[in-house]
Amino acid sequence: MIVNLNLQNKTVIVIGGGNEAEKRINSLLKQNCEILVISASVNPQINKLYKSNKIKLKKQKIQDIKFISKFKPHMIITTTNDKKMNQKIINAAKRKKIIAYSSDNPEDSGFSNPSIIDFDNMIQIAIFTGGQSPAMSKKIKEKLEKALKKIISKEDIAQIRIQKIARKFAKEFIPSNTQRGECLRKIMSDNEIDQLIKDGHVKKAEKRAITILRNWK
Ligand SMILES: C[C@@]1(CC(=O)O)c2cc3[nH]c(cc4nc(cc5[nH]c(cc(n2)[C@H]1CCC(=O)O)[C@@](C)(CC(=O)O)[C@@H]5CCC(=O)O)C(CC(=O)O)=C4CCC(=O)O)c(CCC(=O)O)c3CC(=O)O
Ligand SMILES: NC(=O)C1=CN([C@@H]2O[C@H](COP(=O)(O)OP(=O)(O)OC[C@H]3O[C@@H](n4cnc5c(N)ncnc54)[C@H](O)[C@@H]3O)[C@@H](O)[C@H]2O)C=CC1
Repeated sequence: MIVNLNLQNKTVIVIGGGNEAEKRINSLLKQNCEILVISASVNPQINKLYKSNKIKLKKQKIQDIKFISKFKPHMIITTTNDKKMNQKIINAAKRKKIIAYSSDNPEDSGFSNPSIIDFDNMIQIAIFTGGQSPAMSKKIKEKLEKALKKIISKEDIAQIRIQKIARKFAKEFIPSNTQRGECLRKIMSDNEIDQLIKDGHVKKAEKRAITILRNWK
């Protein structure tokens, strides 16, 4: 099942400080969560994130699983190059009902990482091959990204922003959810809004959307 994790205000521990840890940290940075990296050593990019206060860091070699009861994380991601240690960590996390991910054991992990196409932090498209070929996920992402750039326009992105504002208002002003849906669809297909967006008048487009909402009965 493909879902989007909400890690807001949660503590996530990443064990290891190599390339794989860096990839996982970069995905976590998009969430508003506390990231604690515990690793014997870290690469320069991770060190930079530590220096700029984006992550917390403990430079230590993990020998046992005491860190779990100490820090009580909501999620553990282990990326060391020590297969036995990774396994020990995810076994312990699972016993404590903590979501766990090991970079070298997808089958035993609580989630899986797709290849992601991102448009302006507004639209995310995920590609999976069910663990069969990560390299092909990456290749398909590159092909799709090229094709989608021709399909998903700047206007679509602007319309998402307008819809976000309109939905908030709609929830306040229109009690029925079928009516809310109808009103939001009307805003989406409104020619005037479309033209205002095309001409770069996003604020005016927002105002027009709110007028449609206010006059809805
Ligand atoms: C199961 C999964 C983990 C999970 O569940 O999350 C997994 C597992 C493993 N990957 C391995 C190797 C490689 N991984 C990549 C790249 C990516 N791997 C990603 C995801 C996933 N990789 C999940 C399945 C996704 C799916 O279903 O398709 C991507 C898509 C997303 C991301 O990593 O964030 C990201 C591309 C990001 C982008 O778009 O740029 C490359 C290519 C490259 O780096 O260029 C290689 C080398 C070539 C090859 O092996 O294909 C190894 C063997 C390690 C070893 O040999 O020791 C394992 C472990 C194993 O298979 O046991
Ligand atoms: N899921 C995926 O897409 C991929 C998974 N992998 C797997 O991920 C693992 C890590 O890969 P890389 O980051 O490239 O390796 P790496 O060797 O660059 O990094 C390993 C890190 O773990 C740290 N470490 C090792 N033992 C430790 C311990 N006991 N306590 C604390 N820190 C410890 C090291 O200091 C180092 O920073 C490998 O097992 C590899 O098979 C690799 C590539 C892709």
